[in-house]
Amino acid sequence: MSQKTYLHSARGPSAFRQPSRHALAVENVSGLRPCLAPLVAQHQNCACSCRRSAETAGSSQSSSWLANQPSTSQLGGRGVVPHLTASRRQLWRSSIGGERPLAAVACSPFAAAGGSPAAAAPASSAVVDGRTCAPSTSGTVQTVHTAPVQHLRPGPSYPSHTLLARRRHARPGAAAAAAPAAAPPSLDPSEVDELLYTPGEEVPYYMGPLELREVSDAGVGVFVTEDVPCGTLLLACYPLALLRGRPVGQLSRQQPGGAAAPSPLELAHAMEGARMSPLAAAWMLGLYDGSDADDDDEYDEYDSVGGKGSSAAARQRRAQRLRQLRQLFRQPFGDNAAAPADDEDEVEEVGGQDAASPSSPSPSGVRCPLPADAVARVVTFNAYGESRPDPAVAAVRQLPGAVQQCGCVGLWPPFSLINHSCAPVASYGLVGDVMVVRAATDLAAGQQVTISYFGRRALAPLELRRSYLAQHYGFICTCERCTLEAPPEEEEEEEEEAGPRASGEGAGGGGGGGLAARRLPSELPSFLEDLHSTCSRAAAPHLTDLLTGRRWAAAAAAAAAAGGAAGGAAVSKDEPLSDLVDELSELYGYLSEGWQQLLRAAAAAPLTAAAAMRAVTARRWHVAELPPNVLLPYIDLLAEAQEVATAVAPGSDLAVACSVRLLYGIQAALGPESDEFREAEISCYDALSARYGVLEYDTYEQILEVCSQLYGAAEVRLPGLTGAAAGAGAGAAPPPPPVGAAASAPGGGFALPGGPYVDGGAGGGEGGGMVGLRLPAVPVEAEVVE
Ligand SMILES: C[S@@+](CC[C@H](N)C(=O)[O-])C[C@H]1O[C@@H](n2cnc3c(N)ncnc32)[C@H](O)[C@@H]1O
Repeated sequence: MSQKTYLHSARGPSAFRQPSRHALAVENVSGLRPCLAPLVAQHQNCACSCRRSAETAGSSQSSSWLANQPSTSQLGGRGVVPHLTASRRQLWRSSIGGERPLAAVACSPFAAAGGSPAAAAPASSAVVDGRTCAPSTSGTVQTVHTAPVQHLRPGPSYPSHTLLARRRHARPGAAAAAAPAAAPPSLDPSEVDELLYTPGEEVPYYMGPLELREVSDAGVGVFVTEDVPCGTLLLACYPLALLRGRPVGQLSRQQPGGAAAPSPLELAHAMEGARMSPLAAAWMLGLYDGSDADDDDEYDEYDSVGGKGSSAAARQRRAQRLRQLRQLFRQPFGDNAAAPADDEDEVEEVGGQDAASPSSPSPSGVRCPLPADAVARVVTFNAYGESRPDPAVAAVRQLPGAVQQCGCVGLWPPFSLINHSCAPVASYGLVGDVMVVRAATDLAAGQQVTISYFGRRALAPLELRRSYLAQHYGFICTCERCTLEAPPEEEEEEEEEAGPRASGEGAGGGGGGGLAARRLPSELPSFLEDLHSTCSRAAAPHLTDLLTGRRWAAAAAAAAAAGGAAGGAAVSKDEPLSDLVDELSELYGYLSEGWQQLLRAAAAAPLTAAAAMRAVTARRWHVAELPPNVLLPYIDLLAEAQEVATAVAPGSDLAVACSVRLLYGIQAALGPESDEFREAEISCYDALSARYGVLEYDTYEQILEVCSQLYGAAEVRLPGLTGAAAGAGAGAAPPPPPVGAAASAPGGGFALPGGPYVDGGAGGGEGGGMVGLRLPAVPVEAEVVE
């Protein structure tokens, strides 16, 4: 549920601003989804040119983005493309053509689908030798995360429990791939939710009403088969492979930066030649690896049917893959699904032999059926990583402190089939080792389940998102938000090209009613641009971030460089920024009144206005300390931010942070008995449900408490000053007071922090401050702020 809590009536409920589209904030994207990207990013020169546009118009799916994927030789340093290709071709050829069933992966669904399990796959020793082309963490190949991993790579010299997820004692008959298709879930999702938030409880595997379908231009995707309310658990599955980093405190000096998560590269390394269950091995063969079923070049040795994209062979391959994945998807990926079975008789080697060390006694399970470069590609496109467990989950599950600092990277196969949308409808996160996906908004039967691959950067502007997705995932997103944000001429182009996608069939389009179900306001693009540049870090943690931005600073700097009046005073309404300027000026009007009060109290020190301002902006204020004229615009902006976050990133940290901060702000401004507070409570509960499920009240309260601390909900920093205002204040100011001349406002209004008040250049340290605000350059009368 999203509601508006506009306390600032001057602007009314239509709070979306309309700034220019041009000044896109381009930021460092390293904070994007901390997953696989590094692998590709490190190994390819993929300034993306992969628009499925004019050059590919007419073909149902372009393979142009393939050119941007890492070549296996780039990844491995040894030209092993033929190995990879041969391996996968063999798989597809076998399963598609039916002439060579994949009996090598014992009891795998592929074998079941393909026919006689008697015939072994061709010897694959060259393929299975994962070490031949393993990427290295030194030299030209660099890892992004530098934390040492707790678990070392498996292999003959390491005990088998070192990696592969959670090596469980296999129960009789637990060879996962031998299991028949899973029965419909017998557990109620709320029961699983209860276990999720009970300390020490094992979380069972859970699959909600989901099915796989082919998605235009996006391979396969996951869809709901029935209506599902917001917060409903959709999936809880265990990892196929998981690496955990050491707690931050245990990082060695050689680990600068203190990253606590191992890198995808380390995960890929660790998986080379590792032993796994047949089900896990089958997943390794089925997960997306960057190859394009429509690219007949990939298969030309085998296919006699020519033509690209819509060729019969390509269609057949896609249909076959969908069938195979559906079989895998129906099998529980629970806590023993990845581990090799203990009973050696139950499994066979891939290729009928242990290729990496043919003479060694064969431990249980099968070897990872892919060569190193192919493992790296699967990891690249499908793994998920995080630098530490979600603090709210850690608190309710009472995870030990050390564990709370550990990052991880892993592969959760059923989860990996979920496509991206920049306005996703599902949230996800780890509870221990378990990947939990839930509806972040009400879903209609037949709607595609989408998640954001961006994590905290959900509000990144279009260009940034595009280049990230193209570089790291090899596609151009055509979700409703991207379409909405695209410049008008591009929109027309896309409509002509897209055809069916425009009706919501594309991967990010939500499918089956997504567009109909949720309407995004048309002002969203421009508002997002603005919001991103002003509060991109995380849910507008500071008022400074909300009210100031690079545009102002840049405009002021440009004006100053052009010889205009000093600093921000030069920003005139003739600038293309005028809309934004209007908005901010209006807000400034409210703020400045509050400032005057603060300044008057500060002057009791006595301080100059500029020094007082600096002192005021340097500290964090408890929301309850702020006068209404400062607090109300802050709340108003948070309400806007929350609305946008709920629209484009439901269930995200961002949406939770906005809601929690808003709740505290409204409580401080209007009290817990007000209608606005009650509304904010409901909205906050909704935001937390989208992320954590439909919670028991106690659990909700616990999570709320953690989130409020995490996001500093009860505190705020006020905007500083730059340019002319500061200069004007400093220029005429009397000498600063002695160091440590902290002032307590008489009457206990508030206290200023101590410190060396040096006049000149007040505020503005963090990405610019408000410009154009003219402060009195002389001390003012002291006055107590009530
Ligand atoms: C983790 S996989 C998702 C499952 C994948 N669709 C499959 O068929 O296995 C990520 C890959 O799916 C495709 N994909 C995901 N979201 C997409 C989207 N919105 N549009 C186009 N392709 C998408 C891209 O090829 C991406 O690299």
